Amino acid sequence: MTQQKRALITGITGQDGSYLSEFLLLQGYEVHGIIRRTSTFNTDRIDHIYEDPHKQGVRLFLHYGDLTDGTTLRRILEEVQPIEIYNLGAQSHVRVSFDSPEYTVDAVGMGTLRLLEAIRDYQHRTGIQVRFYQAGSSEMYGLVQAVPQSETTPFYPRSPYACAKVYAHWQTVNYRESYNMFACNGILFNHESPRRGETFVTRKITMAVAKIFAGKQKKLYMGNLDSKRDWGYAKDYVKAMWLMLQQEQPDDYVIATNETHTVREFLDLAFGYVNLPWEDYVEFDDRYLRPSEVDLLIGDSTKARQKLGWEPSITFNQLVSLMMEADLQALGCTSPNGHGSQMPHDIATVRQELGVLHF
Ligand SMILES: C[C@H]1O[C@H](OP(=O)(O)OP(=O)(O)OC[C@H]2O[C@@H](n3cnc4c(=O)[nH]c(N)nc43)[C@H](O)[C@@H]2O)[C@@H](O)[C@@H](O)C1=O
Repeated sequence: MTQQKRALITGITGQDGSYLSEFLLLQGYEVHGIIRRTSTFNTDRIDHIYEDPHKQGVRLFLHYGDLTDGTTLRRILEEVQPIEIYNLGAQSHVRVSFDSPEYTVDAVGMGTLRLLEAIRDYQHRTGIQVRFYQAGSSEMYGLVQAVPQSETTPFYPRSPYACAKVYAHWQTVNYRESYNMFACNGILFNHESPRRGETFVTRKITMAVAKIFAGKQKKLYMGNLDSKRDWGYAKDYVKAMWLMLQQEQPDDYVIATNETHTVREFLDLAFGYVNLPWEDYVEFDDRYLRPSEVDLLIGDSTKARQKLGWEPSITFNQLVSLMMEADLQALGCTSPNGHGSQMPHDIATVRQELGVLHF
């Protein structure tokens, strides 16, 4: 009998955690996730795969814990005994990290160190090698030192969030080199989807456009429209995380589309999807500016394409359409362009793939 593959995910309730869980379940893994206790439910992105795990044969388990609580991380590690750990948990909002720098650095920087220490002791005691994925970020390039940015581009972080990610990145390298740990950094450029948090710029835009189209919102208040980002599709990016842990040797990889677009271009496509001119609806609000901005990000993912065989499955235009379609559907609207049938990878497909019948 082959041994059940078991993965542990921090940040399982987030966008990436939910896509990664689906992906790993489809690969036959038993998936364990760490969730923070909150007074309101925060599992909506995974409810469709979590409900009734035993009856449906879906092996997804949740544990209360927090990256700021090392004792619990150790306990969960002992209990779950995973072969792969994906560290996706974070206070991941760059703007918010300026307001809550200590918490952000504790969860993102120290949280990674706590996990690495727990794994180091666990490996030492049991002799079992755990493969570790660290969710790095293109924000680490900040004030970019080269264009495009690759694995060899020096970091120049421009926010408490990015500083903490740089710390976590180097600790991951350090544990790999000091303790012979199988630890990888994925340097992921922005990745979006219909499950993206509502305060990140892409989802904020697509939700607002859908509401404006439905007559439920009048204006959209925005910050800097000139910044450029390399935006990919989150579902593609979680596959890259897994691929990194399946290689013979641990290494660090940039995951990106290798294209860059301004926030203004995103607005143009999203409003264009429902045939509205964005200039009539968008207004400036300096609350959305950051004390220091990251102006331009564009990745060079050649290494991942060559070594992992990874590549993005959809274009920037398709990404905007996919997100627009999902937010229009959520409001019961049909897009005026009749793009509806092109929506790939929706939740219904995932449910079908998992063979789960009742939701
Ligand atoms: C890879 C990286 O990706 C994300 O970080 P981010 O790039 O900061 O993402 P965002 O969607 O918040 O901002 C993108 C750009 O859009 C500008 N912008 C204009 N107006 C608004 C606005 O109204 N809201 C927001 N949020 N941004 C705005 C804003 O100033 C910035 O230049 C996180 O997942 C992070 O965790 C991560 O690792």
